[in-house]
Amino acid sequence: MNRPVKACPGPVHPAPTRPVLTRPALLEARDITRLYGPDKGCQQIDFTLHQGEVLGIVGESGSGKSTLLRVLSGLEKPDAGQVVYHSDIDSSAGQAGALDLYAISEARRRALLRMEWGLVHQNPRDGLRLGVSAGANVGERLMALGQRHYGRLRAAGQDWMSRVELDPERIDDAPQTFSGGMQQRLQIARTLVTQPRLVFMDEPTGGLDVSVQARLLDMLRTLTRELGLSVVLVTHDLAVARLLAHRLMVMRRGRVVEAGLTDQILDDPQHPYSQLLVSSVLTP
Ligand SMILES: Nc1ncnc2c1ncn2[C@@H]1O[C@H](COP(=O)(O)OP(=O)(O)OP(=O)(O)O)[C@@H](O)[C@H]1O
Repeated sequence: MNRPVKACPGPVHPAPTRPVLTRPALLEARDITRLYGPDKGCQQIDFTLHQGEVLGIVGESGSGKSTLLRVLSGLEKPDAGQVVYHSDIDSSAGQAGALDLYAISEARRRALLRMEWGLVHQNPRDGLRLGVSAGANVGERLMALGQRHYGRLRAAGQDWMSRVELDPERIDDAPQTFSGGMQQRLQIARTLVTQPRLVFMDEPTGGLDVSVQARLLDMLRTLTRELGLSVVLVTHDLAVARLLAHRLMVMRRGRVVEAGLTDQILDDPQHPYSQLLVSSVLTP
């Protein structure tokens, strides 16, 4: 999809908190490459995501952001390199500790996605079940973790609908009767209800109109901070990156050309491509 990089407002928000970067590692990308053709995909990507950190991946359309996210989230095997996740799953089951994502079984990767991770798609229709009620959409992620009590599942559904500013009275309505912005809120509720340790977001405010985006972004910012979420966030929108991310990686032609604290990159980009990216959206 061809999208321009979007404007980035000035540094009106508090600087990212440095202590986050001193917390233990949660996810490590070790020299990851996944290429479909020369410079198409992502190559030699190396970083560590810390617990409670929001890492933004920015860059123009086709720079490899979504490819990298798919590799990191277990959806697409890299050609080379490792994704290492520091799991919290009960050590008595022999599963805790550092897991090499593509060395474990498919079933275990799926269990991670169910039990410890969350995925927010750009298009809520990819993350929701449109034919079942809003409450069921939220509750079934909890059921997958073994919760069975109807009253508690329903209460959690209503609680999470309120948290994402949806009317809990609409718990029995199907998501297809919701607007696009409401569906995105519901997808976020469905993702966060299980309190995932790690959330992958692909353009979470993309495709929505500007006023809807602003409210959603504000809500996402509140939730990520309140819950201390660890997030890998893909966006072409530098305003979204500014508001949510502690750190940024700038991608071009599949490579990371610059990485650093969000305000540093947006206010004082060093690499010519980052400078172009930032200045082109600031120049009318
Ligand atoms: N499954 C695939 N098969 C072949 N080429 C692909 C595939 N997926 C991605 N590509 C190519 O890899 C490059 C990077 O694509 P990717 O979707 O990762 O970029 P992106 O930065 O997420 O772009 P956008 O912001 O437009 O979504 C593009 O040239 C794209 O055409």
